[in-house]
Formats: sequence, structure tokens, C-alpha cells
Amino acid sequence: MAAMIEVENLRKTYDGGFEALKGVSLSIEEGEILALLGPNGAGKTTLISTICGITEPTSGTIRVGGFDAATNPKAARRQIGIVPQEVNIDMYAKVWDSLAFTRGLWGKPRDDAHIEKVLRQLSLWDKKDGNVMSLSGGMKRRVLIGKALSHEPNVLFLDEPTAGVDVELRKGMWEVVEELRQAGTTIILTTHYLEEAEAMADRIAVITGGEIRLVERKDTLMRRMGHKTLTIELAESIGTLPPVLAEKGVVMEGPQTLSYSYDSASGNTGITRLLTAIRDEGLKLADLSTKQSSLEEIFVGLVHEDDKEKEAAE
Ligand SMILES: Nc1ncnc2c1ncn2[C@@H]1O[C@H](COP(=O)(O)OP(=O)(O)OP(=O)(O)O)[C@@H](O)[C@H]1O
Repeated sequence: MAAMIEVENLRKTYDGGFEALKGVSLSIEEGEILALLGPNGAGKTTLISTICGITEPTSGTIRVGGFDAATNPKAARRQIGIVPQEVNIDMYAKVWDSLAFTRGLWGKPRDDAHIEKVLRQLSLWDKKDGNVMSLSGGMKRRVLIGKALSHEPNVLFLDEPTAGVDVELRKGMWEVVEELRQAGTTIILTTHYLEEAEAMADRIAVITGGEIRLVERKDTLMRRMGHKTLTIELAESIGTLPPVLAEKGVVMEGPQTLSYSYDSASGNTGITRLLTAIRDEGLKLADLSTKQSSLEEIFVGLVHEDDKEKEAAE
């Protein structure tokens, strides 16, 4: 697969000397969905706005769809559709006109078939003649996506697509993104919501302090870094936890429930020894289950590690 976006050693120092990007390199394949995850002030917006040609990088190279953003900025920019956070549409415009007008702004010839395709894809076809004002919040956001797709970009940037929306709308947006994925659109989204990255992305890039900390396939990341919890249901209640189990890190969750956390990536999880110790104590098992830690826990761990590194450097 060809790289849709290639960023190499990108640096951005704002006037006043603040270094918001410290040599970022990133490659995004055609058709993939990358979530850019990071805490406030990490550099997500700076990275996206330099790729989109809104902010000038201090150094480094950006190629979009094979076009160099420094030497061929217009061609690079034409590859991109941006879905902003804020709903900034003319409320009195009809849905169809809103998309067709945006396409015109890009200097693209009228193409009713394309506008129809996008509206159908976003489940807005039956609203095409309605005013934007008459739409629900979720539909207005879909109009924003429609406008961003109106000039047939190859890559779509979604800046915090579900910031400030309720759970139902958020799920609706995930479905829209899933449909766009199936249509082969390359998508980069920024988010603070870890469950959102978990739900939508193929790969996840974590950025903190202007540096990419990791870029990993979502499933690999969860496997590689995930801690798991083993829950042990006993056949009979116990009054206290046998000391030999406590020494192994077992926690009593209830009279018949024990839990044990372990690193699933480690060759030696300690589970075999634990089960032997349970048997030696004469306890009978009723059930065993394991749970993978969420991306949220992994992410918090990474940001925490980063803070510790900073403290150590000071
Ligand atoms: N125009 C600017 N001039 C100076 N510093 C800036 C400017 N824009 C952003 N910064 C600083 O650069 C850093 C990164 O900001 P950026 O907006 O890229 O972060 P972000 O990850 O998008 O954060 P958030 O999640 O809060 O939107 C921050 O410390 C911010 O204060």
C-alpha cells in the first residue's frame, strides 16, 4: 500500500521560542484510519495544521498523496478534507447547496453524482432539500463531513469529531467513520477519548510534549502493552485470603472471588504457579476469566512514564 501522508522530522517552533513539534516522523497508509491521541497541549493541532498547510513548519518535510507540501502546496492541500470541531455552516443554506458550494470553492466543476454519493453515504440524502438549521446536531456534523468530502479529497482530517456530543451521537459518528473506512477513505482523527480511538482506529499514534511516543496497530498495542486481570471464582466461600496467595499478589474481591493482575506480554505470567498454590491450599475453582486492560490504562501509563522522565531530566 502506498503512503498517503509522509511526515519526516517535522519541527515547529512558535514565535516566542516554544517548540511544539520536536522532530515528528509519521507515515499514513492509503485507506487506514489513524487516531492521534494525546493530552492537552501535546501538539496534535499543530501537527495537523502543519500537514494541512495552515501552519508553516520550522523544518522537516511533508508529502500528501505524493505531493511535497513545501514545493507543491496547492496540490498537497487539494488532497485533504478537514472536518473542523465547530459547526460553522450557513444555517439557512440547503444541505445539497452547502456541499455543492464548498466544492465550487475548491474550483472543482459541478458534479451532482458525487454530491449525491456523499449525501447517501452520510445518510443525508432524504435531507438534501432541508435547511441545515432544521437538522439535528449529529446531522449537522455529518454535513461538515460532507462538505469536507465535496472536493473528493484522498484523506480526511477529523478534529475531535465527537467533542462535546452525547454518547448516542458519538456512536453514530463511529458508524459514519466505519462506513467511510469501508469506502476506502484515509482518515486521521484527533481525540481525547480513548474509547473513540479504540472503536475507530486501525493504528494509534500517541503524542506527548511534541514527540510521537509510539505508533502501533491498535490490536498489537493492546497485546504488547496490555496487562490482564485473571478473575478466579471459587466453588466455596473463604473467610480470609491464604497468605501464600497474598504473597503472589492475589487480591480478594469477595468471599468467593479472587483477582490476579499480570503482564500478558511477559513469558512468565505466574499463572501456573498460582493455580498450583490454589490447589495446594485445597481450594476448588468454579470459574476462571481474564480481562484485557483498556487502552485508557495503557495510555495513562505512557503519559505517566513521560512525566516521570521529565521529572528525572530536571
Ligand atoms: N500560536 C501559538 N503560539 C505559541 N504557542 C502555541 C501556539 N499554538 C499552540 N502553541 C503551544 O504549542 C503546544 C501544543 O499545542 P497544540 O494546540 O498543538 O496541542 P493539542 O495537542 O492540540 O492540544 P489540545 O488537545 O488542548 O487541543 C501548546 O503548549 C500550546 O500552548
